[in-house]
Amino acid sequence: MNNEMKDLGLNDFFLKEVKHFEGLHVGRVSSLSKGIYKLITDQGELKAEVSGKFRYKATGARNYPTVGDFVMIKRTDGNSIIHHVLSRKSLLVRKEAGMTQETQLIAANIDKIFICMSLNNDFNIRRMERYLSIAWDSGAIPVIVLTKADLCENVEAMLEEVSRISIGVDVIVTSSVDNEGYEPVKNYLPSGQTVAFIGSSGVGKSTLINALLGQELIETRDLRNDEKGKHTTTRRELFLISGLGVVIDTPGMRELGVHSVDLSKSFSDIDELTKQCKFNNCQHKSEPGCAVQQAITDGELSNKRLQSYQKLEREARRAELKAEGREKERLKYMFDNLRQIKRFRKAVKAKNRRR
Ligand SMILES: Nc1nc2c(ncn2[C@@H]2O[C@H](COP(=O)(O)OP(=O)(O)OP(=O)(O)O)[C@@H](O)[C@H]2O)c(=O)[nH]1
Ligand SMILES: [Zn+2]
Repeated sequence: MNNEMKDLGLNDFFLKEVKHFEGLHVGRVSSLSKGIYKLITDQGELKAEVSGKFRYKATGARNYPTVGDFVMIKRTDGNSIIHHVLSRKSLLVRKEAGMTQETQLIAANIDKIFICMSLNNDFNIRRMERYLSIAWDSGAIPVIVLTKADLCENVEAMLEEVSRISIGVDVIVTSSVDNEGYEPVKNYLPSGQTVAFIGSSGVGKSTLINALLGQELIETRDLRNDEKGKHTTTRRELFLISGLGVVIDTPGMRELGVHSVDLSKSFSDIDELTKQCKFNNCQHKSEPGCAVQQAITDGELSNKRLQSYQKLEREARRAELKAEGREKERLKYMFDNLRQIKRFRKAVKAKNRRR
């Protein structure tokens, strides 16, 4: 295995599995379009598609390769053939826009997720909470990147606001005008590591990546800063930055679905408070001995944050129920106490007897 593959993130975690595929080569997916995967391999770039058997065995979107995946391929004269996707270390997904609960794979095998948000008109603390939940849920470590500091007059106050919802998460402030914050960003990108950039369209992800690459590889948006421009990133692409690690650029996510997110990490404060509530099924409404409501009264927790948490919880719950379709869970959800379930069962039995 040559050094480039190591820089690309092919470490012992993956190599252990690679050994089982004698006669096949390993590659990392750098982009995909209409079933054709672009791979980086120790023999350079090549195109590939999945085998018929692969397609036959696949049961859903999660089985297919995505950007960042390491795959085992067989070389042929035309497109190489992908036979296997190596086990993933992490996986960033998003819910498809619209009604379906089908997940869309964004990127795999990421070590860190840079959540980018601009300090001017894109700034939204509730959205940051969503991004954090999704990032923690992927298995990668989130880092917050606040861009366009030059367009913001109260950076301090906004940092303060961010720090309240991002316990244990590093925050970097950047500006393309004076290259502020670019060096710290580089420090998060040692060779062999993979970073994915997420955040709304126009916040400056491509600008930041181009600065890291030291060249204009990605087209940046028009000179407007009003987030209404039409030209937005549509690709998802993986780049190996020489001397540094791997970067994955993702499209601006307009609607970030919440799919069984791990709320305990991004809302660890509420989670802690919940443990102190008198009742362990406390809904934090008007129950006696509710530590969450007490914290709101004491001004330690904002009501908005609790609402945001409860909204995410409901959404995550709904997605879970829908995905798994567990009848028992559903009953529990519909009737939140046992007595009601019993009454319901009795009624069902009686009804059946009448038949
Ligand atoms: N003033 C200022 N403008 C910036 C900064 N960073 C980026 N911009 C500008 O913001 C616009 C959008 O930047 P992009 O890098 O294309 O944004 P993006 O996040 O990649 O957007 P998508 O490709 O749509 O996802 C461009 O006009 C940039 O020049 C910054 O720190 N300060
Ligand atoms: Zn409570």
